[in-house]
Amino acid sequence: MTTTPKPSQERAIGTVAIRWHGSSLELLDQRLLPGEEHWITLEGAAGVAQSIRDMVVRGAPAIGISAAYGVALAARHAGGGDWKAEIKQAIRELAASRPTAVNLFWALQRMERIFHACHSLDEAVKRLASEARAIHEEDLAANFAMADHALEFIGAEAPFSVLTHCNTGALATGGYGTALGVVRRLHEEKLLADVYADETRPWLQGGRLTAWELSRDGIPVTLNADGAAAAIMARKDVRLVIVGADRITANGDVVNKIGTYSLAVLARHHKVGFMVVAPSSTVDMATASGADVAIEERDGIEIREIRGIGLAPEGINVFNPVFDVTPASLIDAIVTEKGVVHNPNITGMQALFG
Ligand SMILES: CSC[C@@H](O)[C@@H](O)C(=O)COP(=O)(O)O
Repeated sequence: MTTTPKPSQERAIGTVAIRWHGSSLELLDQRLLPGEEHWITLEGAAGVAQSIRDMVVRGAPAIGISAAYGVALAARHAGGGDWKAEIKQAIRELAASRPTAVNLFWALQRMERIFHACHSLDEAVKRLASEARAIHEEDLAANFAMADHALEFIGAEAPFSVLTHCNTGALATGGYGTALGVVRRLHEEKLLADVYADETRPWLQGGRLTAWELSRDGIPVTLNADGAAAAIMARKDVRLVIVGADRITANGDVVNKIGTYSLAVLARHHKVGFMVVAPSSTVDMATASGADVAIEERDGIEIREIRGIGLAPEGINVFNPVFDVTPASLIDAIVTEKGVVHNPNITGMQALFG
């Protein structure tokens, strides 16, 4: 049995990177794109945790979905002895894979609740697989709903251009995308002139993934170096910056790919709108502000080298945080499947998320 969620409406969902087969999980190796489309087959939670850590799969919602399937695999392949201990260990391992995107912990908590309610391994195998599929399907549905809300909020009558950062498309989600879902929807409605895609150093999610995903689906895209964003805004080429999120805290601060904060500062200076699009699984009302979020720092080699080719003096000291915090005050709208928080602050966030 292969599960790829079916769109509830007749919308193309883009190139998805996660395929569930009941006893195995396939992940499209995003490290090799756009050069090579290689799928990795996994039969255990350890492999899924490793794939999240190594960025085979990335993007907050896709990480959460993959981790959920990882727990389902742990049950499916449990030895039968102390199956509870095996599943608990799998959850611990998955939780340690990456620290920042809250979707990972949200998905694992959902899986853990189901696990605690199971009385036998048979029951756990069935119910954990079905919960993981539900998480996957709900994410796709949320992406459609967010695109609809965003379009209504934008209220455009003529085509305009947007600028985006990182990759927030089908590859990063259960399909369609968050910020790129809005882009897809604008394109479907013939309201999209062009998408400027920041290349997004150092992993180049914009250059390798967003440019690939959009051009493959016939959506206009222009790739730019991250440093060109100010010049693009100064030329008045874009009306809106649209980005995703890895965690949105109770006061409306947004933790997202490094460089997002700079874009928000630039957008405010140039009077360009700044919109964040993320499912409610990215909202973390238990964390007061962005200052309380653990920001992942990755190895300096990601800055010093590209695919083994040196770009900087060997061993040079590097600061490589992979996310930053955009203060709520720089954000015009946070769009979720539950609705839009306009000029986010703690009151607006509480009104929608409790
Ligand atoms: C819909 S994806 C939203 C975010 O997860 C995305 O913008 C991002 O920062 C991804 O970071 P990554 O390090 O590639 O996992």
